[in-house]
Parts: sequence; C-alpha cells; structure tokens
Amino acid sequence: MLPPTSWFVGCGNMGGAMVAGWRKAGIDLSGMTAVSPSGREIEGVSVATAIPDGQPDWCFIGFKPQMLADIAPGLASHVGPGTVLLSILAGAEAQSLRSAFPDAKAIVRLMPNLPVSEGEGVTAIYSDDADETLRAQVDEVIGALGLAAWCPDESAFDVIGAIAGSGPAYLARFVDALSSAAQDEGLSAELADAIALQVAGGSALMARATGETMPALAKRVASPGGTTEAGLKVLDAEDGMEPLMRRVVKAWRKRSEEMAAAARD
Ligand SMILES: NC(=O)C1=CN([C@@H]2O[C@H](COP(=O)(O)OP(=O)(O)OC[C@H]3O[C@@H](n4cnc5c(N)ncnc54)[C@H](OP(=O)(O)O)[C@@H]3O)[C@@H](O)[C@H]2O)C=CC1
Ligand SMILES: O=C(O)[C@@H]1CCC=N1
Repeated sequence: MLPPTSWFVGCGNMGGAMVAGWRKAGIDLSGMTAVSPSGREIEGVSVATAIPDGQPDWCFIGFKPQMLADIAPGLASHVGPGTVLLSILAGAEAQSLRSAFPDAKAIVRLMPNLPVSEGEGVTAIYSDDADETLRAQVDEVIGALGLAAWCPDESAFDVIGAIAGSGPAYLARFVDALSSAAQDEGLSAELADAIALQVAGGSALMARATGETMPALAKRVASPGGTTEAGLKVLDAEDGMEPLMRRVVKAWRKRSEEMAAAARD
C-alpha cells in the first residue's frame, strides 16, 4: 500500500478526490501529509501550509501545471534518490518532470479522473524508469481508486487523459444537454436533471453488468422504425456525435501539447 511517508503537494479538487477514494477503500493514510497553502482541512490526512522538512518516500504533485516552474525549485531538494515523484499535472511530460526533479528515484505520471473519490475512477499511468517493484506498488495504490491503466508511451497516456481525465466534464455536458432538451419540452429543471442523470448512471451500470457493447445496447433500445431510431438519426448524422467527439479529443491533444511545450521551457 502507500509507503511509510508520502506528501501530496497541491491537494485540491483532484488530489482531494484521490484522498477521498483511498479513505473509502480503507487505505492507511497516517503517513500522508497534504501540502496546501490555505491550510484547508482535508479529511484523513495531516495538512501542512508549507513544504515540511525531510524527504518522503513518495511525493505526489497536484498543483496547477502552470505552477511547476514556481514550485519545483523549492521542492526539488526534498525529492531525493529515495523519493518517487508522482505527478497528476496535465501536460507536464516525464522528461520535464525529470529536469525539475533530477534526483528523484523514479518519475510516475498519473492522469486520474474525479470519480476516483468513489473508487470508480480511471487513472492513466506512465513511467519510463519505474522498476517492477514500484510498478506493483503503484498498481495497488491506484487500483484502489478504480481502473488503473499503464500506458506504453506518453501519446497513449494523453489519449486516456482526454477521454478519462476530462471525460466526466464531457459526460456532464451530455447529461445537461439531455436535461435542457427535456426542459424545452416542458419538464421542470429538477425532474429533467434527475432523469437525465439516472439514464446515464443506469445505462452505464447495466452495460458494465452485462458486458453489452454500446452499439448492441443502442440497437436493443431502438425499435426499427420507432422513436429512438428517429433520434439516433440526428446523433448519427455526418455532423453528429462521432465527429463532434473527434474534434473534442483533437482540441484536448492540441492544448496538452501546448502545455507540454510550456513545461519544457
Ligand atoms: N480536476 C480534474 O478533474 C483533474 C485535474 N488534474 C490535474 O490536477 C491538478 C490540480 O487540478 P485541480 O485539483 O482541479 O485544481 P485545484 O485548484 O483544485 O487544486 C490545486 C491545489 O494546488 C494548491 N496550491 C496552490 N499553490 C500551491 C503551492 N505554492 N504549493 C502547494 N500547493 C499549492 C492549492 O492549495 P489551496 O487549496 O491550499 O489553495 C490547491 O488545492 C492539475 O495539474 C490538473 O492538470 C488531472 C486530472 C483530472
Ligand atoms: O482540465 C485539465 O487540464 C485537467 C486535466 C484533466 C482534467 N482536468
């Protein structure tokens, strides 16, 4: 499980969700210190408002990627040859992290998503210098948060980031759009929101339980010549859902590349 000492430097929205997931999974967090300048309480871990003395076994970093150049110089001396650096920063490549933390025992990139707080997340993992023992430890700790997916290279890591890391936001837009359409047709916002969310959650649970593919699920809902089919024709049009999602992922990759270039400077 987690090593005897770990730090989470920048434990906000995403870091806090990981801590919540570990708490829910019953993982011992007694050796974890979150470094949070506001001193905001984070349930289950001790909080420091500045970087403590010493060198932890593992050091997670979870501040905004744009802060790497400001924070790394003060943190690097605490990331020694016995410290594994685990970064959840979007865009900051392993090579940039290695330059910022030259003495780190190993560099591990993680791209989690918010449902890790419920043990239902997806986390992409990449490292070019983790040995087998470390890989197994990371697997165990990140696997406690949901699906843990090791990536062969940073390009695959980016793709998983695009669909999983950001995915909850994209799905939220879809569910919201479904609700808005229902409201346009006369349902109250409260009822439309509840129904749209239940449809998303229920369909996902059902497909996971049965192993049914998405095309098979859609086919099972849509009676030939019926109402669903009429709606699907709109989604399946040339300018429908698939090309839209391709544009979304392309935009993600472009921004990720821009952020990677900025982190290299
Ligand atoms: N949000 C998401 O769904 C995902 C985010 N990520 C990545 O996670 C990272 C954080 O994103 P998110 O959690 O949304 O952002 P937040 O703003 O919620 O969290 C950032 C945290 O950084 C802390 N911080 C600010 N300045 C410092 C400093 N000088 N030293 C240490 N900590 C500092 C803040 O602490 P305080 O609260 O005390 O001010 C804050 O809690 C980003 O790099 C992002 O790419 C990755 C995957 C998904
Ligand atoms: O929006 C971002 O940059 C981060 C990375 C994935 C989700 N949130």
